[in-house]
Amino acid sequence: MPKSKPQTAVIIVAAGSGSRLNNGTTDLPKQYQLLDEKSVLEHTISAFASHAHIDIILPVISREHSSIYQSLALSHPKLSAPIIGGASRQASVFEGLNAIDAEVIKTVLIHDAARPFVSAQIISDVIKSSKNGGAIPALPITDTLKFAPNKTQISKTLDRSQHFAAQTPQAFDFDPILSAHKKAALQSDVEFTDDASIAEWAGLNVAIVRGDPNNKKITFAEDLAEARTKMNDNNKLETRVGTGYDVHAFEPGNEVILGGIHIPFDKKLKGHSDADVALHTITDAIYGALAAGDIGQHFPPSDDKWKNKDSAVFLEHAVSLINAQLGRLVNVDLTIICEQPKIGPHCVAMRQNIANICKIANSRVSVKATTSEKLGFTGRGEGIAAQAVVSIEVPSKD
Ligand SMILES: Nc1ccn([C@@H]2O[C@H](COP(=O)(O)OP(=O)(O)OP(=O)(O)O)[C@@H](O)[C@H]2O)c(=O)n1
Ligand SMILES: C[C@](O)(CO)[C@H](O)COP(=O)(O)O
Repeated sequence: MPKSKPQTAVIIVAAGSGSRLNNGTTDLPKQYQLLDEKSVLEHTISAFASHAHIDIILPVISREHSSIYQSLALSHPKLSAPIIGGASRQASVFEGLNAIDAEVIKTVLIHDAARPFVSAQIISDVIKSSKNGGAIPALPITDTLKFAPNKTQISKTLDRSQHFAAQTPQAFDFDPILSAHKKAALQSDVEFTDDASIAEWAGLNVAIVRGDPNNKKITFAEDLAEARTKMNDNNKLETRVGTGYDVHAFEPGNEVILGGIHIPFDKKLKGHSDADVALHTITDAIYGALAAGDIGQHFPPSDDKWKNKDSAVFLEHAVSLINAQLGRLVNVDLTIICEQPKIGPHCVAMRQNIANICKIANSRVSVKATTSEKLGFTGRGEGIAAQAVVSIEVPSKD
């Protein structure tokens, strides 16, 4: 009986010394250098940990740096204990492949720790395209390609349209790539610089999917500087603005609820929830700023669950969507439009209550009121309208 359904693992090779970056010194290897507050390796592991099609992450590290690895205190359900690599990248990958449980793993990805900007799209693409043996991401060559075996004199110009620059992750059916690596270790003197070349040498089919210029390998000091700038830019917050507008009609009653404040009145607002038109409009403004739909989509009036509900719940939900993106609500500007009841005496309480629900300072909340000079439905006292503008800051994704 099979142990479990076939799974997908990624081997992250991180056992190199980074000699080209460190100019032969014993400085921290590139995979342990920081990009913002996390090491290159942690960024690389996170990219796979958050991918739905990856079940197991196996880091391969050098014995010499195992205490540095332990000091990262990495922990994730998908992350296996690291294994010790070899003297070359090829040898490190081979160690990783030998440590994998062949009865569980159907597909294996092999990735350089030194490529921390690997995207979810590339991970999905190589997995999908590896069904006939293997698949790798690769970029077309944009410079003219010269062949110069002695490194100083051009012997010929190659047809660049037929050449591609290989990236990782490289995805393979597990059994054939393990066999190919075993055969290469026993029978070949060549040191292969990637796993696709071992697969090709062993006669496996390897497909190409479109690579990503951002998925650059950190090799030299200038690559690390560029990666730090890029990570900084990725973490930058952008300001977004949203608007909201809502109307509720009056019906017989004895109070209205506005901004969470109960205001005695000879009518009430009609609605499925507590009909707090002020909180609804702020909630919608936040959804607008996030481009996350509207209040009706998140809390359908057809759903009995929201009947007579305190509208603070809706506003808390909208704010939680900002927080989930590690963003913040910067300010709220609310205008309530009605002839009666008089809003002015309640503005301070509303302002504080909205600030409390949103967990921001009351200096970031403005509550204003106006009449419509007896014009239109609000002028005739048929209901209350409210509009709001909010600004938020969230990490820029585009
Ligand atoms: N013996 C080795 C050599 C390399 N790698 C890993 O393979 C990836 C790609 O290799 P490379 O960029 O060449 O890294 P280094 O070998 O560290 O760099 P250099 O060649 O400049 O020394 C890196 O994530 C590196 O840590 C490895 O696991 N084991
Ligand atoms: C695997 C690789 O990143 C694909 O481009 C590359 O071959 C690694 O080469 P390196 O010399 O080990 O950096």
